[in-house]
Amino acid sequence: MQLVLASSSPRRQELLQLLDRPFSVVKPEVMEQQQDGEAAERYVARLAIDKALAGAKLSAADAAVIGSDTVVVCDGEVLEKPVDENDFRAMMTKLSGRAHQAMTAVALHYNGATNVKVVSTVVHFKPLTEAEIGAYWQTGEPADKAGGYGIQGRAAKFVTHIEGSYLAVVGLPLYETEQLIQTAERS
Ligand SMILES: Cc1cn([C@H]2C[C@H](O)[C@@H](COP(=O)(O)OP(=O)(O)OP(=O)(O)O)O2)c(=O)[nH]c1=O
Repeated sequence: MQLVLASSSPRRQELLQLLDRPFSVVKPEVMEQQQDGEAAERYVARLAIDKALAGAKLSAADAAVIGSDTVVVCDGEVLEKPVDENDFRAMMTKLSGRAHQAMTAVALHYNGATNVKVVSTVVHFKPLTEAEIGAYWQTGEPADKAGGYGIQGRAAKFVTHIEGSYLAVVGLPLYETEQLIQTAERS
């Protein structure tokens, strides 16, 4: 089975390598826009499927194509990548001193069928000061990350604990990804 990762994320590429399966990468452009009334879990699943399908258009017909999407959800509100520093500061102020969910969906399109899994992890942040928030923005890390933080980077010192899958927060839950691939192989 020829495996393709439809993603521009270097983190997803690094993580997928840990499955020890050869794969190639395509980088489709997919519009990310939550619909009115669309629940976070449905939204993130839809984007992962859209990315897998868009990737399939750029791949061989018999390829198995993986798409994935990560969002942070706080009080039902979806936080994507911050558009600027003010947006980032507003996000960090929301996340400070409390728990939120990091949701990652991974979709696999193979042989005309698309399967998707959504993995939701509860992430607990310590209370953040204005100074900590400002210094974190300056590192450049937040800009390309859902919710404005990278648990694998300097935001690690803000996270008291998580309940769920660390790799799902980072962007690609490998247990679920491997399960999807094995299911496709058996189909
Ligand atoms: C919460 C969190 C997100 N992220 C990243 C994972 C994703 O790359 C990014 C969320 O944006 P996504 O839109 O899910 O992905 P992307 O645009 O980076 O890549 P592509 O759509 O091409 O696959 O945030 C972290 O790296 N660490 C974290 O702790």
